[in-house]
Amino acid sequence: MASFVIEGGHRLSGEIHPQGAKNEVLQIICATLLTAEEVTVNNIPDILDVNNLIQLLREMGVTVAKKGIDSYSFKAENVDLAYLESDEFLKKCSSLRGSVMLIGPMVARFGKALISKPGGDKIGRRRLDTHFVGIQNLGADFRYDEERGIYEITADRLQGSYMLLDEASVTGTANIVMAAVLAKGTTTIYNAACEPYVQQLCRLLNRMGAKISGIASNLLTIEGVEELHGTQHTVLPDMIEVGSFIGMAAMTKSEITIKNVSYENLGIIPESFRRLGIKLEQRGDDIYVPAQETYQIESFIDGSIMTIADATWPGLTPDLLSVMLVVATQAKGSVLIHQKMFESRLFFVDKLIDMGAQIILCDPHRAVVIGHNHGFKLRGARLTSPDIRAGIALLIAAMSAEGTSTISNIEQIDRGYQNIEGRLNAIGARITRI
Ligand SMILES: CC(=O)N[C@H]1[C@@H](OP(=O)(O)OP(=O)(O)OC[C@H]2O[C@@H](n3ccc(=O)[nH]c3=O)[C@H](O)[C@@H]2O)O[C@H](CO)[C@@H](O)[C@@H]1O
Ligand SMILES: C=C(OP(=O)(O)O)C(=O)O
Repeated sequence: MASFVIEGGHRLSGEIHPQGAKNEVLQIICATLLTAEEVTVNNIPDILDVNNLIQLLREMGVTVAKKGIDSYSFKAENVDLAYLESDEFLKKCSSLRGSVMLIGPMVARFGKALISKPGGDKIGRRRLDTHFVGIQNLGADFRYDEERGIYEITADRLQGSYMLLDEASVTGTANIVMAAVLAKGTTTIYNAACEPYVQQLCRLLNRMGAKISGIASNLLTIEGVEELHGTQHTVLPDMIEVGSFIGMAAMTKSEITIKNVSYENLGIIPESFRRLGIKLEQRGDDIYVPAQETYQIESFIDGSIMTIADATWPGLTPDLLSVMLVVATQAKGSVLIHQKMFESRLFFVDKLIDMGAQIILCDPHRAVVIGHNHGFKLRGARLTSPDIRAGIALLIAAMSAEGTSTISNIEQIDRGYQNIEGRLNAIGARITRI
């Protein structure tokens, strides 16, 4: 298990480029299974979750070629269906949340998919009902093999249908869309998730020959087609990384420019940081964050304490609440952070309390943060990263703290952030990997 040693108290300065979006690329790579032709994908981040998924596709028989520093082509001409039944394949799926999105393309194109319980962050219950019910609505049979702990989904030819999802699941919507594009007839998905990740997937599929309308809304209509073709796709910048950098700049009183952020696809993220009092400017497609000695959390118009809560898109993504919580510890004022979607994502606040932050964990979903207004610095500490976003939040805390901190289990951070210490050290951080 690797660790980061972080010398706190150094300001950052300069430009930083966000990587390609992890949660988009996981969908896009799975979608390449829907055609026997070549699909080239650009701006792929070099991170653990993505590299593991690419390797999984290789082992499934997909021809994967590295075309450039961040470009790969995928040609799923000969997929080894027998390998998909092997314990080795199933074990690998279980360490990767993104693997759940192999189901839709596999059932649609090959009539069969097997999958073990997918991995990913341990941040509370993460049910898959929406995925399975949706694919069942398209006519697939679904069986859970309790002994092997695997799901087996089979279908002859999927049949389009109307469905109202019980929740706007991001990966669930992606899975159902990927299954429906090759189904017979028309599928309508109401209460579909519409994060930029899903929008980008739908745009890719349309370029491959699919007929999807309603993109960016929660009502998708998909007219099934006989087959899909090869194309090219460029992944958007990672909006969670962009938000993480905004928070990092504020906490360390740094002046930075985040380059080529695809501002129009950031939704409510910039405004949510502004509500914490952080100044930021859109400059073309960059975000400029000036050095700020202090930032004051807004109140609601009636004067009551601000709540920052997650919601399905176009609401605030839950993946940035851990960062916003950390940033609030040095703000002027108080805020209630309400993580509605996940049950175990706020427990890392205990570590921040050890570092000197003033936080009351009200229950597993809600924490009140009383900011220090930079009057009292967090203390360096020995920390461990419980999940990817708590990991980056703790890194931000350590970068702003007095003294040296150690964060262990940084594989969690590596799942989603490319060469994070190299990129941050280039603009002034002092982070060593040991
Ligand atoms: C690989 C990937 O893309 N992971 C993202 C994806 O996970 P994933 O697709 O697994 O998450 P889901 O959208 O299915 O749901 C996330 C959680 O929110 C709950 N829920 C969801 C929708 C809803 O309307 N109400 C509700 O309560 C679910 O029960 C679940 O506990 O979306 C999550 C929610 O944005 C993000 O945190 C993850 O980073
Ligand atoms: C929860 C996340 O990832 P995953 O869904 O892959 O666990 C995340 O990206 O914040």
